[in-house]
Amino acid sequence: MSGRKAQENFMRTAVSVEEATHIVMDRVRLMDTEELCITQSIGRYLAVEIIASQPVPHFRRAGMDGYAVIAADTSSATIRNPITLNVVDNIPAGTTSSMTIRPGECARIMTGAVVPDGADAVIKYEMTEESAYGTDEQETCCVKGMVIPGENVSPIGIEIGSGELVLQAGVRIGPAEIALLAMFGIATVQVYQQPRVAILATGAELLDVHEPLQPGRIRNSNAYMVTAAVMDFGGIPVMLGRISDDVEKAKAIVMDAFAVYDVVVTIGGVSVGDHDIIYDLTKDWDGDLKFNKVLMRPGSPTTYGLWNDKPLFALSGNPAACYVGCRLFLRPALRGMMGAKLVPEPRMLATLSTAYLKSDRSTRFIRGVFSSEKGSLVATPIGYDMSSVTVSLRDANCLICLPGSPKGYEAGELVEVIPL
Ligand SMILES: Nc1nc2c(c(=O)[nH]1)N[C@H]1C(S)=C(S)[C@@H](COP(=O)(O)OP(=O)(O)OC[C@H]3O[C@@H](n4cnc5c(N)ncnc54)[C@H](O)[C@@H]3O)O[C@H]1N2
Ligand code: MOO
Ligand SMILES: [Mg+2]
Repeated sequence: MSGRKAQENFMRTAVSVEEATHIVMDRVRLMDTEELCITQSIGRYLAVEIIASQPVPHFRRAGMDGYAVIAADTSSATIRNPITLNVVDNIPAGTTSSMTIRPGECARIMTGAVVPDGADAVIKYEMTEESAYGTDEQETCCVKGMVIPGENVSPIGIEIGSGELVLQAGVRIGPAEIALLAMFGIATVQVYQQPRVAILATGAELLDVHEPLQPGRIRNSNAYMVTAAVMDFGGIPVMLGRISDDVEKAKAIVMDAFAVYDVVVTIGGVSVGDHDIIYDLTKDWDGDLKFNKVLMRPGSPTTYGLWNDKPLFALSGNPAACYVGCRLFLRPALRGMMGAKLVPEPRMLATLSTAYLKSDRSTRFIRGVFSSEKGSLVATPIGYDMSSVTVSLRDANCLICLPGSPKGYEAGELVEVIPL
């Protein structure tokens, strides 16, 4: 059985990581949209563009606590030769003044308040001295320095004009975006739905998290890893347990999952072992198998296909391979389905700190740590890099991408990194 599979494995047509990514992204179908209250929209992607329905600010806004003045009145003011202005109004934020400031006059004004007509600048308290504030006498303000026209006044629309684009469709709603939605009075917003992702693990060795260890058996840690990854990427994970070793039964479970969920992820069973049933399942499947081998390590048997336009990501069972498959393919696919504009994201360039001299035809994604040193990024391989290892994933903050090379990579070479 595995001999036959091994033969077939040899003949599997490997695609490059770039081709595989292209194939996956080409088949991304947008989810339907839904209208959400903005507080529920955080982390989603906007389905519509947002146009400014008002200028910001929509009034001439004071930028300091002080006095609204006519700048020309202050032109000769110095500490030694202060000038005195009559205070004719007191304007807290949220109110408007009915006064028009005339030469020789000013109005007390607070940060964020509407600058009154006639005034063209605000002088901050620290440059003034007040007299008779809160008494019946004529209040005056002694100005000890000059301001220029426009000083400490935000003109109408300086931030954004009415009719201008505020947010593009496809942006992820985070703190800044939600602030803008609120600013424009948008209480509910049209976003893409989250894909619901079925997660199925294969392997008779798997125990669930609450089960005690048994000889030769391990806990199903990958299903939890994929769950976390799906949540992290914005989807809704649904752990469906384990697929049995019987291909027909497995097919039925996978098809049932497709009937309900938007994406199906299987874990393990894509290599050539006797019980690697996902390979068998996808090989004569009436779904559309797109690739079952990628020129990458870890994760070379990563498999992808479509069932009625819904994607199947059959990830390798080795934990690091499973992780890399999630990051490279599942993440952009889910984000694309949710309407993200920029997928896949650009990678960063970093200097490799230590040599990695293994030759390889495949692109290696090695676990690394990258940081900024003297203004440039430096990436250091963690070193404990087998596909079967989970622990070093904990220590990595990036995947260092090393495209296939006959001699490997020297310290000091520029390499791409994918932040995790
Ligand atoms: N003769 C060959 N053997 C293997 C080849 C090959 O080309 N020829 N490829 C190797 C590579 S590379 C990889 S990667 C793995 C892929 O294995 P599978 O995707 O078939 O995964 P399994 O056989 O099911 O499991 C592999 C490994 O991972 C553990 N595992 C599986 N599922 C889970 C889970 N949910 N949680 C935690 N750990 C899991 C499993 O116990 C195995 O140790 O094949 C190589 N073999
Ligand atoms: O393709 Mo596998 O994940 O290297 O060990
Ligand atoms: Mg296997």
